[in-house]
Order: sequence, then C-alpha cells, then structure tokens
Amino acid sequence: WKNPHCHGKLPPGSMGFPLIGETVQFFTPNHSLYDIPPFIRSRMVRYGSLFRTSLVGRKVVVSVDPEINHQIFQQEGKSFLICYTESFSEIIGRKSLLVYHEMAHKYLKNLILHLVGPANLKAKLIHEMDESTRTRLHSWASHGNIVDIKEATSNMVFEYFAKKLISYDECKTSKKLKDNYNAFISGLISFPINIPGTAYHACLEGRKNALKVIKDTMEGRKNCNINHGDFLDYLVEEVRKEDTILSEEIAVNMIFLLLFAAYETTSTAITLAIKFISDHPQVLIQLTREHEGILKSRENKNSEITWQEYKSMTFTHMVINETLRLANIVPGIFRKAVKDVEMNGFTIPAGWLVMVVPAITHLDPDKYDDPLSFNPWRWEGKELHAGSKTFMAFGGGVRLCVGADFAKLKMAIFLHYLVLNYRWTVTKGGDTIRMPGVIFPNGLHIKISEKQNG
Ligand code: HEM
Repeated sequence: WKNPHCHGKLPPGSMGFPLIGETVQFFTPNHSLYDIPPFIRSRMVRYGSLFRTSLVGRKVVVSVDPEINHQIFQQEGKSFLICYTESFSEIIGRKSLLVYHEMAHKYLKNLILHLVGPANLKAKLIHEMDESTRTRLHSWASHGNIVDIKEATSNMVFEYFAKKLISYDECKTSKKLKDNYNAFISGLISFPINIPGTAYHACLEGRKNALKVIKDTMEGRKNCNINHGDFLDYLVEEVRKEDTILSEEIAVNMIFLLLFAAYETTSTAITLAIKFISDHPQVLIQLTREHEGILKSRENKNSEITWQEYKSMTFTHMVINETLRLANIVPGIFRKAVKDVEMNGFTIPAGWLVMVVPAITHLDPDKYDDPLSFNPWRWEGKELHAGSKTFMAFGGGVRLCVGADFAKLKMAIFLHYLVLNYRWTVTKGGDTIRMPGVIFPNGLHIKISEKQNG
C-alpha cells in the first residue's frame, strides 16, 4: 500500500492508511476562505509541487505546478482523460458529456453552445436574464427585506436554468428536482459505498430521481407538437436526425449535467461577489460609478441592458474575475492518466488520478501581488475573458467551462441592478468553510431596500 507499483519513479508523498488513505485529512473543514487548503500547503512544503496521496480509495497525484497543470489540460484525450473513475462514471452517468472525447465531445459541446454560447446570450438570454433579475431583486426588497442571498441566488439560478432547459417549474410540481440535486452534490466526492445512510447512496438516489424527472419530461415531448422553446425541444429535434450520435439517453444526461454544473457554481460566485463588495466600500463606489455611467448614456432610463453595455462593463468584469480568483469554486480538477506519463522526472502511472489545484496558482504571490487581498484593480489592462496558465477558474484546454459566458453575464446583470437600484447591509452569516468546496454554514443574510432616488 505504502509503495505502489510503478515502472518509473513515483512522486514523493504518503498513501496514508490502507483504503482510507488521506481522505480524512483532505476533507477536514478549513475556515479560511482565502488561504491555500492546509492539506495541500503542508504537503507542498514537504514534497514539492508534485506529490502522491490516496483519496476516497483512489491513488492520486496532486499537481500544484502551473506548467504541469497546463500540460495536463493540453494532453486531454491523449495522456489524460476527464472520465476518471468507475464510481465517478456511475455518479455522473455513463452517457454524460464528460465521458465523451474528441469529435463526439466537440459535437456535444456545440449543442450546448446553442443554448449558452455568445450568439444565444446576445440574441435571447440577455433579455430574459435582465427581466428575471429585476423581478427577483424587486421581490426580495419588498418581502420583509431580509434575504439569505446564498439560498435566494441558488433558487434564482436553478429556477431560471431549469426553465430554460426543460420548462421545469418547481412551484407547479411535487417532484422537488432541486432537493435531489442537493443530495447529488453533497455526495459527489465521497467514499463509493452504496448502502443506505451514506452520502454516496444519497448522491446516487438524488441522481436517479432527478434523471427520472428529465426522462419523463422527454417522454412527454416525443409525441407532442407544441413548441416549448426550451433546450429540450432542440435536443428532441436533434435526436430525430439520422446523422447524429445524440441519443435520448445522452440528451437526458446532458441536461442533468448542465443543471448541476450551472447553479451551485454561479450562485456561489454571486454570493461571494456580494460578500467581497460589502467588505470593500471602494469597490462598491467604483462599481456604482460604472453602472451610473451606463444609465446616463441611455436614452430611456427604464430600458434593459444591451449587449454593448454589457461589453463595456470593464470594472464589473474585473470584479467578477477577482471574485472567481479568490473563490476557487472548483477546488480540484481531476484527470485520469491513460498511460504512464513522465512529468518533472517523475512517473504518473496509468490509471492514477491527477488533481490540479487552481487555488495554488490563484494565490501565488509571484503571479498575483498580495494574493490574499480582494483587489479588482489588479486586472486593469489584463485579459479578462479566457482561461490561461494563471487563471483557471473555468478550467482550461478543450474542457474549458462551456458555461463561463453564461455565468459571467448572469453575474454582471445582477451586479448592475443591485448597485444601481438597491442598498444593502449584511446582517448575519457570511462565514465560509471549505470542505473542500465553499460552503456558507449560516448563509449570507442581507437587509435590502430600494434606493429612494434609484
Ligand atoms: C461561476 C460559475 C462556474 C464555474 C466557476 C465553473 C467552473 C468550471 C470548471 C473549472 C470546469 C472544468 C472542469 C474540468 O476540466 O474537469 C467546468 C466545466 C464545465 N462547466 Fe462550468 N463553471 C461555472 C458555470 C457553469 C455554467 C453556468 C454551466 C452551464 C451553463 C457550466 C457547464 C459546464 C460544463 C458542461 C462543463 C464540462 C465541459 C467539458 O467537459 O467540455 N458551468 N466548469
């Protein structure tokens, strides 16, 4: 156990206890949002930028070297694959986008871009997001004024996106899709022990129930000629074509994956942006100035945000990038080595997992001056719209997040109306725990009211 078989030289490190490995240490909650997880930091100091460990029953090499991370992303489909473990395939689905590579992956990703790519964002979603964001903010400010923004934004993104995907309306059904997703997410990184009572079992049950809702909706659509205008309609049409690899099963799994990938990430990002802005009044002043400037240039003050206006929100984009840099919402990006791979004089054996840790790069003082401070101005004049060796919030290479533009547009629209029309103060919560994903144990409660002359 301690010295696993390898044809070359394994990276240094400890495999921990048999089976359990170092899982307990890895999941030990960390109360500092900003710092590098102690599990990683202590091993970096001891072993260097590439070390071995064992997590949830899997042999893992952790990489905290930006050059190696870049190579790992670039070798997707050649030396490394995103589909990493049997239990993960079971969780995420054997027909998920994540298990497809090369041409099939490209084709499926293009289908998703039909919904969340720049063309549809510009033509359609920007208008819908504008309206739904205004309505939400207005209702929060008029219903007793105190809102747990983590829960509220989570519901906001979930409900909006579930509607876009399958015209699902949580209020009109007893199926409780969101509860099933929450169970699914909670057990996503857990020991693969499938017996009632375990997080893994709850995760699989959540997935099964959520898939059933999506499948039933698809069944109902197949013989129906009504146009719902959602993504499912588009996929049903695509499945009917003769020259497609898209089956009903792949389509159902795609919808399942999209909702999962979109709502916790985006709502956590919005919540953290509000937390950071609340803690940094100078940022709020400059943000407000930017959005007041946009409003001043509008002929009709009540008209919605245009694509040009969105593109002109430079400081807002800086705030978004800075939030995502510090938030490290996806704490680890996993790949599986499909063959023995040589890296920095070490061998990563075939079958092992590699974990890329974006936080190391995002909090590296050589890459970001005074890295633990929230400073949107550091992005001045820098590239704001792509993944790079030093900015991996949305991953990198061919697996770069397909929803990045959607998430950023949603955040920008939200910040626009929030700073222009509302005042808020944090009344409770805001503390965070990394498990290693970010959790708000007490939410983030704000007292929100409409500006009098807003
Ligand atoms: C702030 C919000 C978000 C963050 C931080 C985020 C982060 C990421 C990261 C780091 C990856 C790469 C994972 C890997 O390489 O293993 C990824 C992939 C992905 N994301 Fe996002 N994401 C966000 C929002 C969204 C949204 C809104 C959607 C859907 C509309 C989405 C859909 C996806 C999908 C489908 C993939 C897999 C892409 C592929 O395999 O080619 N994400 N995301």
